[in-house]
Amino acid sequence: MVEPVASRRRESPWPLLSMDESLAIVARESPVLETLTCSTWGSMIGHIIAEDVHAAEPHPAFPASIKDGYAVITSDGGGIRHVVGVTTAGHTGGSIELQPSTCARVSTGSFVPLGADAVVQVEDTKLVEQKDGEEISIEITIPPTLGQDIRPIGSDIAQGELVIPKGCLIGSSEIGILASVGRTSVSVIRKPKIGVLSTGNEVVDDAPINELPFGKVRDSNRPELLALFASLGYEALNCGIATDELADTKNKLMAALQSCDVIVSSGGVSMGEKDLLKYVLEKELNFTIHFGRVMMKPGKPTTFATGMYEGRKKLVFALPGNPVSAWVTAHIYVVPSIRRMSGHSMPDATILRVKLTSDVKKLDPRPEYMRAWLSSPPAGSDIPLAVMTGSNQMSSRLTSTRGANLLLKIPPKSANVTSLKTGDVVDAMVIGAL
Ligand SMILES: Nc1nc2c(c(=O)[nH]1)N[C@H]1C(S)=C(S)[C@@H](COP(=O)(O)OP(=O)(O)OC[C@H]3O[C@@H](n4cnc5c(N)ncnc54)[C@H](O)[C@@H]3O)O[C@H]1N2
Ligand code: MOO
Repeated sequence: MVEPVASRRRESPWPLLSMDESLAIVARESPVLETLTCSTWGSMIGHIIAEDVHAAEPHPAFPASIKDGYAVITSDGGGIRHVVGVTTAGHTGGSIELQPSTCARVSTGSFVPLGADAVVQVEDTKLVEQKDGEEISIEITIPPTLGQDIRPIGSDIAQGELVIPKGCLIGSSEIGILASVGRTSVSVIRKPKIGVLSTGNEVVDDAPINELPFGKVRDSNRPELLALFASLGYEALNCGIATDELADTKNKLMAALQSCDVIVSSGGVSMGEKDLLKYVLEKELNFTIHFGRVMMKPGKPTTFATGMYEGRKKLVFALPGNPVSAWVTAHIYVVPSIRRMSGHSMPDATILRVKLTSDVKKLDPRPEYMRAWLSSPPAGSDIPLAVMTGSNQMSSRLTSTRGANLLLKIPPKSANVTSLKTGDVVDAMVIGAL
């Protein structure tokens, strides 16, 4: 039973963890998922590869010309050559064999005929004789050197070479490498499927403009979080809105747990009488709540739980409902966790040192994550600038996230430092394209 409101606690029972403690717990509780086989290029993208890929064949598989020109014998030096044949890219025959004083016309990427040991580019030749438009003989104006403009067998990729090590993120270049060595199917680490759930009787998702019922708010957290995970290459499932009823919260959570590895909810985790998430997770679903409050701004009621559901470990990030808090805590906690589960060896955001372009007049007792975007260093400096998305950084003001690609790590107030000034240097998490 949820306790009656009059006898509710007037202080949170949840210890206020430090950022470091809470992040270490999430890292510890985020397991690397199992492997699966991907057999199409599209399905491989964004996965961490789970095997070393070696080239079974050399590349190129034949001596290939680097230039459009003539395959020649170096010891012939410069001077006149008879054009005895032609090989073009894709030519499969090896029938031509050069004899002294002869040459064969070759094009970039084509097979260099037997007997030839150099290629002379067409720019270093002159036409000497032709018949009906076909070359009979040419003159080499610059004597070739041995091996000039020929890619020997295996010079790009040697047979047996490790071309993609286990643990590498598969992107477009890796797809190209796999294609070049003929691998159409590889073993990868599965990426977690993420369920996104909103909570609260006030949250609606179908009110037309100018018809929002009094006391209601439009659901912005769910579309925004779904978009965040999708933009990072994860499958994210819309799990709807749970009302502030215990049964509905439990049912929506159970439905989400059934099909997802990670649940990201927003709202219902603070001190309100309808803040049911922690109760349902702990008492109804038998999950372990690892933390329920963190010393950070925004995001103080951030809650993290794990538990077994139908034989599999599930992670639940119950984020605060305030829109900025949900977005910021998703970047700080959920993104590194799902990257870790997907096998990334460096799942955390890149940290840059940046220079403030405005004052922070009053530091908070909690470390604060302010939204900003990166700007090039001014002339004479090598530290990039951080331009804040606005002076109003309240956790309800979602427009303070617009365009942000940095989360500035503003230190907490201390006995000596109570404010920051323009030009001060702080750490910043990179959270978007630069
Ligand atoms: N007595 C206390 N009250 C509050 C505390 C506290 O320590 N003691 N902490 C405050 C902080 S910090 C935050 S953050 C919020 C978080 O509370 P909840 O996670 O329980 O979130 P809700 O109360 O459900 O909602 C907060 C706020 O956000 C709006 N909201 C919720 N969901 C959505 C959504 N999907 N889309 C858009 N907006 C949403 C909701 O309407 C509220 O305005 O608690 C403080 N209170
Ligand atoms: O910590 Mo709450 O997330 O400030 O708004």
